[in-house]
Parts: sequence; C-alpha cells; structure tokens
Amino acid sequence: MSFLAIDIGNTRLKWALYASPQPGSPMLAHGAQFLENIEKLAEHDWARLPATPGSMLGSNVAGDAMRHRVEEQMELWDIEPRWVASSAQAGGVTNGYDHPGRLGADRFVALIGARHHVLARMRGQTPRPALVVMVGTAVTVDALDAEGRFLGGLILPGHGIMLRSLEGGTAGLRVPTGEVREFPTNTSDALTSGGNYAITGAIERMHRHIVKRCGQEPVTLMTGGAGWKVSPALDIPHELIDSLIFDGLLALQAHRLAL
Ligand SMILES: Nc1ncnc2c1ncn2[C@@H]1O[C@H](COP(=O)(O)OP(=O)(O)O)[C@@H](O)[C@H]1O
Ligand SMILES: CC(C)(COP(=O)(O)O)[C@@H](O)C(=O)NCCC(=O)O
Ligand SMILES: [K+]
Repeated sequence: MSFLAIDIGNTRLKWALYASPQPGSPMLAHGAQFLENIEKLAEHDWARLPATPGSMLGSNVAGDAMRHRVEEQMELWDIEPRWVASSAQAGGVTNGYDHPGRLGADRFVALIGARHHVLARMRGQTPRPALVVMVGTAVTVDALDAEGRFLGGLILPGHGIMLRSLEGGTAGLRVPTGEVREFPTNTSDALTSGGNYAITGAIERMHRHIVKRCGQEPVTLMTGGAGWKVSPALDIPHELIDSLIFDGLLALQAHRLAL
C-alpha cells in the first residue's frame, strides 16, 4: 500500500510517494509547489500518480490555515490526513527542548531521519552523534548525541531573508546576487558571501559544540532547498540528503504501523 509523505515549509510544500511505509521503500514520484500554488496540487502534481496513496503522514510548520488548504487538495483520495506533532520521544529520538511540543515538526522529523541514517551506517561500531542542518526559508542547525538525544539547536535567517532584510533596512544594498568569495570586493559578492559564511560559520560552531559535549565528531547531514548553496563553502565533512524529512516520516509511519 503506497504512502504519501508531505513536508510543508514556509516557502514550499515538498511531497514524495513511496511504494510502502517502510524505510528504504522505493520512491515512486515526488514534487514541490510554492505555497502560493498549493491549489495546483490536486489538478497537477497529484492528478496522474503511479499509485493511489493508501496512507499519508506530514510535517507542517506553515500554520493551520495552510494545513487546511493542503487537506482540501487531498480530498482526491479516501485517506486520513495525519500530521506530526513534536513530542518528548519518538522514532528513536528523545527531545530535549524545554517545551518539546514547541520544536518545529520539520526539525523533529529530520532528527528522526538523521538518527536512522546514523544507526544504518554504524557497521558494528557504536553510533555517532549527528549534526543536522536544514537550509530552507530559515536555517536550523541541530545537535543529536550518540544516544539519540536532541541536545538543542540554532535558528537563523536563510539566504533570502538575510538579503531582503538588508535591502529593506538600507539605501545602498539593492544589488544582484553575487559569488561567494573569501575577500569580496563588490557589494553583490559581499552580501552573498556574508550570508553564506554566516550560515557555514554557525554550522562549524555547532560542530565544535558537539565535539566538546560528546567527545566525538558528529555525522553531519544537510538538507533543504538551498543546501546546495551552502554545501560548497562548508569546511567540515558532510552529506547532502534531500530526503531527510521523508526518511523521518517513513520511519515514524513504519513505527506507528508496528505498534
Ligand atoms: N529551484 C531553486 N532555485 C534556487 N533556489 C531555490 C530553489 N528551490 C529552492 N530554493 C531555495 O530554497 C529555499 C526554499 O527551500 P525549502 O527547503 O523548500 O524551504 P522551506 O522548507 O522553508 O519551505 C528558498 O528560499 C530558496 O532560497
Ligand atoms: C525554524 C522554522 C521556522 C524552520 O522553518 P522552515 O525554514 O523549514 O520553513 C520551523 O522549524 C519552526 O517554525 N519552528 C518552531 C520553533 C522552533 O523550532 O523552536
Ligand atoms: K523545511
């Protein structure tokens, strides 16, 4: 029975259809829509799927009104919409947030996906901590220890928000996108490099915090629509995993069915 995974961020909805709700299940189809085009899901993206979803699980950080609009698109099928709420413990992750329910569902699900990747690649050794980076509208930089405890994480503005706030708050910073340079010599490059190094600097900082706390190098996993912009300037070994949130949703759904 096929399974639909949905990740609603503040800019885009990403979806993927899997052959079954099991980690490692083949992806049959996938896509993304900007939130302003949500009404196109039923008539475009989901009109000619290779299989009808038998169940779904989603992560949503874009608010209840957006969730309702997506649920309307799902009326195409006879399935119950289910959405992840961050909790104190799920999918092998213990949530150390002061108020576990206030952790963004996307962060919680990505941590669960990361934990599954860490456990899958142990090969007889003990598990490693993880550093989980999501580069979307905002950037999140989250720490998971070797036991699967979420230690805490950073939230910072994404590229778009940084640039727009600088443009809005100044008279002289309205320029085209530039290149990432170590020593930028024009405004475009200075802005692009500033944003990029703000993000990679925060990641490298959290990497140091994890090594100090856990006494071990973390596995660093990066995801999100703008991960490809950050990855080339990040000086620590890392892996881009586009499907990290979907991997977490698959793990949660498989776990739910096993109960
Ligand atoms: N096709 C693209 N070309 C350039 N940048 C993109 C593209 N798709 C996404 N992005 C970048 O990724 C960000 C959105 O990533 P995404 O992971 O969908 O965010 P969110 O989860 O917050 O909705 C955008 O702000 C943009 O910077
Ligand atoms: C930090 C976020 C805005 C990231 O959203 P995104 O960039 O993926 O659209 C989202 O995870 C969120 O709203 N979190 C709730 C607050 C928190 O995690 O502390
Ligand atoms: K996201």
